[in-house]
Amino acid sequence: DENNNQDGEQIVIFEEKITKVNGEVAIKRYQRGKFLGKGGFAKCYEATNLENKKVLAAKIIAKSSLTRNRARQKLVSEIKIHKSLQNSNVVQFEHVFEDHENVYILLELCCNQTLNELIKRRKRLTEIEVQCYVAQMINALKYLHNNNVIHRDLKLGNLFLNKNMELKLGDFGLATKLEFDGEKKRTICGTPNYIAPEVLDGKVGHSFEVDVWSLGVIIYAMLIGKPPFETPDVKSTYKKIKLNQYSFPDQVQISDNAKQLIQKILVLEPSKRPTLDEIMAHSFMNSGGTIPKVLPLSTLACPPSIQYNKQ
Ligand SMILES: CC[C@@H]1C(=O)N(C)c2cnc(-c3ccc[nH]3)nc2N1C1CCCC1
Repeated sequence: DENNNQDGEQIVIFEEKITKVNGEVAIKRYQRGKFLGKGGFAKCYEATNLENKKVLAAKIIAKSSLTRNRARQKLVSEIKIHKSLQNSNVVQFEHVFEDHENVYILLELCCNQTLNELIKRRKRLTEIEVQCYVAQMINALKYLHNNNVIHRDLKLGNLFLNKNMELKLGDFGLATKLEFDGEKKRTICGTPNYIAPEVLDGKVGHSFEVDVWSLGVIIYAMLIGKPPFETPDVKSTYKKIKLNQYSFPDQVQISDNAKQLIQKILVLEPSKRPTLDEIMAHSFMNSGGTIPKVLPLSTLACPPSIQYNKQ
């Protein structure tokens, strides 16, 4: 019947009531699709805009779950920052609205999920694929940092892949915007495996360099198959980070260029880490020879737009 689809599943519509300046009420309707998973306080679904048939990813947060002020502030900050961003390697923020029960955040659908699932399936990536993903991450981070935004929670699970396997940086729940040059942040946040030592230190402030540190952790994780400081418990992970204790397992062969780049990035002193431009210019990012006329299949994992940039 009209409330169930052909598989007998109940059809759920959520709608946005818009009161126009002339007092007229317009209604935008979205049909809820398959469940995508949970993300923090949110239940996530595919959502089809019934007007233009565009399929989006919807983060639906029950207002009842936002009792603590910290959670509310985090959501307001996430929306404020993400809404202001527009870049080919940043998840596109489509729309946000609320009704009595929920807050609805509509985002770009990334149907190849995240680098986390990709690494779980593949064990580890080839150096050419890693070069391609790193180039896209650097594009996103340069855009963010030029807009005085620090992401602060860079990790495999926040690096989404769209249908063309293009990388899209998402989840701005821990992001922050610096209000003046030289401003330092002090609040502790981030995901244990990827968190920079100066954030753990808590005494000194932190800034853009925390994203560069996390990028180093991500490069290691993509090439080796797991993050460098991973241990069974968070406390010993923090200890290893503060002591800068990590190694390259003999079982996994990676090039000297790759090792050198990781060692250059994972340094305790933030000011001693390379800039994003220096990482882009590093021999690892330009090794594997110049792109031959006939592209080997593996580079096809890298969308054409990136390949030509490299030339
Ligand atoms: C909507 C939340 C989050 C997200 O932020 N985006 C952009 C996203 C896009 N496509 C997808 C997606 C499309 C097909 C599978 N997942 N998922 C996204 N997620 C996932 C949902 C569950 C946990 C994080």
